[in-house]
Amino acid sequence: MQTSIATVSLAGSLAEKLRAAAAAGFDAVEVFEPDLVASPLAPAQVRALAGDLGVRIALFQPFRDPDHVDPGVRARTVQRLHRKCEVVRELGCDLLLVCSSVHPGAVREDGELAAQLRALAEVAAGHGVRLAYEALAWGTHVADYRHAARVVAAADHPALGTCVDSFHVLSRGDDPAGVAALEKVFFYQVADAPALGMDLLPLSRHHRLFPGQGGFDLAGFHRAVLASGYDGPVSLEVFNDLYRQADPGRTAVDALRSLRHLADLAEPGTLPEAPSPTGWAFVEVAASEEGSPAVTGLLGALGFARTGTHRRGEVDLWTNGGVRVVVNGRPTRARAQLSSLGLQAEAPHALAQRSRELLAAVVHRPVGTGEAEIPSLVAPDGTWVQFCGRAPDWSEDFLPVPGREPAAGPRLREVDHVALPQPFAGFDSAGLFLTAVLGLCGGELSEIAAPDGLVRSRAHCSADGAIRIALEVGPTSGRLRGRPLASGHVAFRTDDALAAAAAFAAAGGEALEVPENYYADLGARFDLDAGFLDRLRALHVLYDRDEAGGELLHFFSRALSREFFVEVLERRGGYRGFGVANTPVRLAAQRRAPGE
Ligand SMILES: O=C(O)c1ccc(O)c(O)c1
Ligand SMILES: [Mg+2]
Repeated sequence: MQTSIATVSLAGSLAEKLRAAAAAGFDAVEVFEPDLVASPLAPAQVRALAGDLGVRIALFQPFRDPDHVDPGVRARTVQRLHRKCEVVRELGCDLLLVCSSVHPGAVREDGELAAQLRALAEVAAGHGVRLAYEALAWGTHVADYRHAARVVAAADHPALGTCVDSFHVLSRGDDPAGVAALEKVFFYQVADAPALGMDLLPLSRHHRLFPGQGGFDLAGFHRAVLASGYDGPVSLEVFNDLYRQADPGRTAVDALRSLRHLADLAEPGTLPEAPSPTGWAFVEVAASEEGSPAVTGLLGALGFARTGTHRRGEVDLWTNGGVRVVVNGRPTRARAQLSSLGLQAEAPHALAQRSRELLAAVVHRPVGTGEAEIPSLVAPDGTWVQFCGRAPDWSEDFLPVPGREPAAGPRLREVDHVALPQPFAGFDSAGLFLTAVLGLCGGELSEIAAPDGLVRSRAHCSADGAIRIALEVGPTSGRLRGRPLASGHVAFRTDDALAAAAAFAAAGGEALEVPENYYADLGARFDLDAGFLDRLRALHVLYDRDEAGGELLHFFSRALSREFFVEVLERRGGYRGFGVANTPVRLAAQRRAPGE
């Protein structure tokens, strides 16, 4: 697969965009006209720079509004085309993208339109340039890829073919099956988009995403394009307001990652298999010297016991039932923060090749003699993801602490999920890491009204649900008002949340206080036994019920820091959600008690 990216997908000057695309490893770029027009580099210099960087310029775009009912305008269009074809040649390429017309003077009769496009193709051919005609979803007369292909066939000129762009096909809800039957595909652009139910032009210009970040079936689309016999570049064209501001180097890495993952989804086996984590080995909390007593105090109140201490000191292992928490006291900036996720995996060392192809290098922590080498990845937010096999056993790095009896109270079963707070611009990037590199499946996006703005959250799960990682992003990058959210947390599953909450309170644990109004509403929404409701209220336990009758009981510790708190939950009757209905109440309560 030849990989390509449109310069419009990246922030910066044209030179910076080319450098970012080349550094990530793209084979080619599409040069977006406004990027060139604003650049101090002459087209020949752009060509030379691309050559030095080792990226090919595959196409120049867009040439707009090619047809017109007014002969005067048409004559101007021909002049414009001559000029732009010269630019195409100076850039060292031979392909110009032509968008279907969007103005009211567009030709609305196919025979005439074909004749006008044929005349333009003849002009282009004189320069050694080919035209790739693209149906924009909001085109005046041509908005459908099949319509564009019919007009191109009728024009019947060797220098005229089509450009298929997944956005314009799938955003309209068109059937992509016909793509496989297209005969003259000169170029293929790919973009994803969220299902926002908005007009297609603003959706296209502001909200496009890289493959896998939105809601389109791009694997099916990709297969259809390949089935047409197309073997040119696969080019990402992602107009997105956040990517326009983001570091182009990081965006380009995400972009290429998404493209390689797409190729693998379309033709499984293109990449080595995903690591398929089978469960949690541990979660690690980094705690500063001041934060450490609060973390260990919280774990103690939750019935954890310190059962191991690391051979090299400063790091302790705390266990309760099937749950292991590593508390890392080595110097850190945060008071307390989830710093590392230990996943149990069948073949951790098979991870390296796939992740390298997905531009996520495997790293190892410095280890002492006799300690387990754990292959790890660093997620975009800096969280380490460590892959623990059966042997060597990572827990043997910890020397047992003798005579420590766990506190009384119900045992915890396992880590249910973790939630990682993301920087405002990092949400989609982190999601792509979890789906492409870790092979998790992204769920529905939840948008939650919090006191200081909208919080977005999405869970990513392994096929069997053993691993669940939620990503959360707070209101805005700068938080116009209010405080940062304390949204990083680990949720432990128990068989009896009420008993766990009672034991936690008895051991001096401080649960996040839930207001009376919440319980009044709960009593109104669900037909709950009065005694049961009273127990929930007394213990600050929240409740949810799904459509199949599954129930969730859960409570939260007070936040230890803005980055860390703990949830304990019980799932009854196959409840699969995360209690999102209760999140606004939790966020408001955390605003009142934000942690240090
Ligand atoms: O929004 C646009 O105008 C535009 C331009 C060029 C494209 O390839 C495209 O898909 C959209
Ligand atoms: Mg396009």
